[in-house]
Amino acid sequence: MSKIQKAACIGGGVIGGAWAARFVLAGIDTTIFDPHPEAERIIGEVMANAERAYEMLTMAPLPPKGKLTYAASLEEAVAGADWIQESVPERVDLKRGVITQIDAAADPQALIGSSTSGILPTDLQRDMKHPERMFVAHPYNPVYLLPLAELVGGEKTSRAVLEDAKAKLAPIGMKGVILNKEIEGFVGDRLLEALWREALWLINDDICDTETLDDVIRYSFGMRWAQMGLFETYRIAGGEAGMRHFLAQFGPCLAWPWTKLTDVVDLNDELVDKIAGQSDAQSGARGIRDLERIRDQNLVGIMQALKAGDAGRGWGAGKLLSEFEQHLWSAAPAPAAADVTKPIKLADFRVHPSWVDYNGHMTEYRYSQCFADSSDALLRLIGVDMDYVSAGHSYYTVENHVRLLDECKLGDALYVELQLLPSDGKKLHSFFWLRRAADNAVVATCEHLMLHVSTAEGKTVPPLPEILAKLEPLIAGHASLPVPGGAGRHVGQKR
Ligand SMILES: NC(=O)C1=CN([C@@H]2O[C@H](COP(=O)(O)OP(=O)(O)OC[C@H]3O[C@@H](n4cnc5c(N)ncnc54)[C@H](O)[C@@H]3O)[C@@H](O)[C@H]2O)C=CC1
Ligand SMILES: C[N+](C)(C)CC(=O)CC(=O)[O-]
Repeated sequence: MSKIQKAACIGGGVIGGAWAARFVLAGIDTTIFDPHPEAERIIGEVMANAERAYEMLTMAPLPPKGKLTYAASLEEAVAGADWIQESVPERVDLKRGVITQIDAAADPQALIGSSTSGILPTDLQRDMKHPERMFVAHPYNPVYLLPLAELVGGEKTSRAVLEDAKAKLAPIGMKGVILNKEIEGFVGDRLLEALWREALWLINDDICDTETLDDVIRYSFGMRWAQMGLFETYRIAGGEAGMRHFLAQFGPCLAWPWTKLTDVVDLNDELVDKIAGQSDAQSGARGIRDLERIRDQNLVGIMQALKAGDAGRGWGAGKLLSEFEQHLWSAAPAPAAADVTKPIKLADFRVHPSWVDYNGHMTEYRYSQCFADSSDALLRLIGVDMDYVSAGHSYYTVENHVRLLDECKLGDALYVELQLLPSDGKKLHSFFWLRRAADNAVVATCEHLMLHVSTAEGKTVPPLPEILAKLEPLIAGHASLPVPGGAGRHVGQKR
């Protein structure tokens, strides 16, 4: 798989800082150049929010973080980098100058992506010596969570470079989409600008305030767009007759005066004051980093919900997250051979804000999630991976008994240990302890039973020999350990 070896970010504001976070969290050493006097503080805060978001996003093993270095010059930043991402302010003269400077200083093979929201790549690559390796990689805020980058080539960009860029984005969890032709604003911002222009008219004309407008989006079509976009959504809106009926019914409205798209509202002082005032009333009680954290937690929730979409196969950004996680698991070092003379440590967790409920402690189903993730870790340990599952075999959980013994507070580090109980492998009987890392106290236990199945035949069958070869020594080793207190217990109630 084509991979970025070393990245450079030129410009470390809202977008450049978040690109840096995306690279670093994917294990890529990254050098950043931004002359802003507070660049390190700002990027540090973005990085902290990004790390917090990733801890909520996935249990898959992220690689060790890449090293983040602050360079004193653009030339120092791009030295040795094979992906350079320009994210300086949206001015064609400034961007062209910076990209030309990058071109002169960088390895001629290095890819150069611009974060521009709408400037044509042909205009940006005009003065370059090696323009074939320059393209637009237009991301969406926050870059460390939203996976899309629109890849747009200019007149001198090589198609192979766009394909290479797309391939290099996949292992960092991003989806590159290559546009057929360059156009101002690309696809995303053409759509967003149309909406934005309408929104400004609606505020200007006192049809509603900013909060009402946001409510209209987030309680309705905003949720649709996260999962099906525009065309698939409208196909469904056409009912059984589908898209043709939808076009016939709503096509004529396009010519009615529903929108003001051809006019641009005058952003005079009065309108700016009105919008800023309404926005302050709507959201001013919270700081930007706080709002970012709320946004990130919601985005993580949406992506995780989409991961379960389409009957567990994953849908849209959730399917991409699933594929990213599979990549992380396959790239992770193989687990060390287990010491069978003691319980096996399987997985680490941390109690995130989204895991805490109205009682101020870790909510019930997160205990079960820790155990479910640990039983997946057990399966990986004995060689039950996605290839094994795709080939028609798996383990299904048929019974478990969870005991919650202590509270877990926000931020607590937790880990799970496993003891295998006597079983033949067709049955896989295990006992888990969830412990708090700070004092090793047991905060919960789970006794768990899985059955090995042939998914094609829909019945239990013995595991394949290569699985048994790994499982049997573990079961035999653990047979000499004391039976865990609580094993075999039913739900207890004093009478
Ligand atoms: N903010 C957003 O929502 C999005 C922005 N973009 C694009 O990303 C680019 C950057 O935008 P933001 O990050 O929002 O702007 P920003 O204003 O937050 O950051 C720009 C940064 O560039 C730095 N800078 C200025 N001149 C520089 C130079 N010569 N060399 C290195 N650094 C320099 C500034 O100090 C500043 O930190 C723009 O092209 C914008 O269109 C793309 C997607 C979304
Ligand atoms: C406002 N904007 C044009 C900079 C927005 C983008 O380019 C993409 C986004 O994140 O909405």
